[in-house]
Amino acid sequence: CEPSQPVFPRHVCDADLLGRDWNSGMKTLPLPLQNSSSIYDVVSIPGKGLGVVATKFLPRGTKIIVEEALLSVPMPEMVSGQGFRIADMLTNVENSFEALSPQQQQSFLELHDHRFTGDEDQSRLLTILRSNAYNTGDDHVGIFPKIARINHSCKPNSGNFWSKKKSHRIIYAFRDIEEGEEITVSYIPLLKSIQERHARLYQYGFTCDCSACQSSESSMRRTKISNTIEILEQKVHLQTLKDRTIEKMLAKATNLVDMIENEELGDYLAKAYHLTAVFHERKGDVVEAKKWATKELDMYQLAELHSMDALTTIEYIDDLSMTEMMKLLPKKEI
Ligand SMILES: C[S@@+](CC[C@H](N)C(=O)[O-])C[C@H]1O[C@@H](n2cnc3c(N)ncnc32)[C@H](O)[C@@H]1O
Repeated sequence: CEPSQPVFPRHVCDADLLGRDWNSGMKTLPLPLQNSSSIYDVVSIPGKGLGVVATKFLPRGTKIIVEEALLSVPMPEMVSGQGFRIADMLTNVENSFEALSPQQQQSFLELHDHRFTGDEDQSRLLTILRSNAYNTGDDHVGIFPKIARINHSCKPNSGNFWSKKKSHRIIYAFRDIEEGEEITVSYIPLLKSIQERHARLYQYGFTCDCSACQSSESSMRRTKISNTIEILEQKVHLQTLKDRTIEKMLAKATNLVDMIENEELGDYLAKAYHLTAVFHERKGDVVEAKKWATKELDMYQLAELHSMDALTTIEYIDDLSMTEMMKLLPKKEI
């Protein structure tokens, strides 16, 4: 499945008068306390409005923000060719907003409010929701005021995970993040060419100029990654595969891991590790299969120790251990 993404288009943020100019390091207006923490600060980022920056070294796996939705409403109906029927949401949003405390209402209203030309008559509550909402599971969308300050990158350093179990969203470091580095997540599926990604991001009102967007090699590699995943996923479900095909698929899966690691696409690593594990298993190499499944588990557990994906992988590793044990038993005892 694709990584978590914001649900509605987002655009230029007008709140960047708050905070400090990160380039000069000069303090301007202090931000409200809720916008910062001991490990990150919300600051002005040239060309991006506000953004979230690490105030200290954050090791891989750090939970940077864990946040419950301030407000959550049912997802509007999607009409083919027209998009979401946002207007249908108005009553729900107004009712939910009314139920918030004055302080909560203020933190909602402070968020970026993007309006497309022609949106002038739209309710402010709706345009803020559209500019900042992430899904909150079960066909609902919500506002996470802290997470809403995080900008997009096509090579994000952080993952964005909705915990169904705990009903909160978690932003966690895919890799070590240096002090002063901007925390980024992805708003869109990333296994696309630069052109396709920019077409998707157009609705958010900016053109991404991250390092991946400046590299045609990266663009080609992503298309190749996407095609490879498709081939492997087709084959992995086939009950009978010739030994030669399994060898070929295993080589493809190993290459897939290399490509995804080189592209630093944390969101897709667990899938690549899983495919590699399964083709090792189908080759009969349970020890290697376990090694790759353990890497898969590690990726899932960065977000949440006992997520559904993590638990499924633990079961898979248990099954592999059982097979390994059976193989070690003397034949007559089986
Ligand atoms: C929800 S806001 C993210 C935080 C926002 N910068 C703020 O000031 O609140 C999304 C908006 O941030 C800006 N943004 C996000 N990622 C960006 C990027 N990589 N480059 C330029 N602008 C970006 C765009 O204006 C986008 O519509």
